[in-house]
Amino acid sequence: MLGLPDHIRACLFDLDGVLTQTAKVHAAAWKETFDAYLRQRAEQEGGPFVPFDSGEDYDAYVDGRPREDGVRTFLASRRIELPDGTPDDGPDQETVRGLGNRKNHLVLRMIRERGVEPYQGSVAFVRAARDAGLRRAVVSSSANCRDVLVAAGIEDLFEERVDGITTREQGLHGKPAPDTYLAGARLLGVEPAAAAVFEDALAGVEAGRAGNFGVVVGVDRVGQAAELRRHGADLVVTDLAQLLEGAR
Ligand SMILES: O=P(O)(O)OC[C@H]1O[C@@H](O)[C@H](O)[C@@H](O)[C@@H]1O
Repeated sequence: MLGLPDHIRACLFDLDGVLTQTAKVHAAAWKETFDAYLRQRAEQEGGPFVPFDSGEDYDAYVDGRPREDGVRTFLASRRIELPDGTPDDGPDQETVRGLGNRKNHLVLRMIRERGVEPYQGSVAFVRAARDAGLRRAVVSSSANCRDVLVAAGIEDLFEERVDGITTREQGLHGKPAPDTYLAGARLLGVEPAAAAVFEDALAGVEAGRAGNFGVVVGVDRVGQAAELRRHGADLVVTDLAQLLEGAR
C-alpha cells in the first residue's frame, strides 16, 4: 500500500527535512554558531580556524540528534569537550547549553523571518496515508517541533507527536537510539514491525534500523542515498511523492 509493504499499519515521520524544508535552516544556524565559536577558540589558542562544514559535519554529527547531543557530538569530532552548563545559560557562555541556546535564537529568528514551507510531496503522502487508514505520528528531535508544524499548517495531519520536549521530559535517548521512534509506535498502538519510519538524517535511519521497524524509508534531499542505505534505509526516495507514483 502506498509503495510500502502490505503489513504496514502506521507511519512515523521525522520533521525537519522530511515534512518541512527546515533541515537547511537548522544547518545554517549551526554553521553560524559553530563558526563563531571555532574562530574565537582559534584566536585564543593561536591554532588554525577550521570552519564547520554544513554538508559533511552537519550530516555526520548534528542532523537528526537532539540539540545538546549535536553540540557534544560535533565538538567531540574536533576533540573539544565543554561542560554541559544549565538550561538558561546565555548564548555567550562556553557550555553545551550556551552554544545550543545561541543556535536556537538564530534558528527561531530565521524561521520567523522566512516562514516554514512543507514539502508538498510529503503533505500529499500523509493525506493519502490518512485516507488509507494508516496511523500517523511525527517523531522529531526538535524542541521546536510543534511550532514548526503549526507554522507549516500541517499539525492536524498527525495523531501523535514525540519531539525534543518529550525526549527531555521523559529522559529518552535521542536518535540514533531507537527510543523516540519506539515511543511513537507505542502511542499509536502498533508493533515496530508494523510501522514505517521516514527519515532524511543518518542518525534517524540508524534509529529506524536499531528499532527493527517494518521498513525504513530514507528521504534523500542532499544526494546521500548510498549513505542513507549504509546507515539503515531499506529504500531511498528523493521525495515522498515517488511512493505515491509507484503505488498507482
Ligand atoms: O534545536 P531544536 O529545534 O530542538 O532541534 C534539534 C535538532 O532537530 C533535528 O530535527 C534537526 O535535524 C537538527 O538539526 C536539530 O539540531
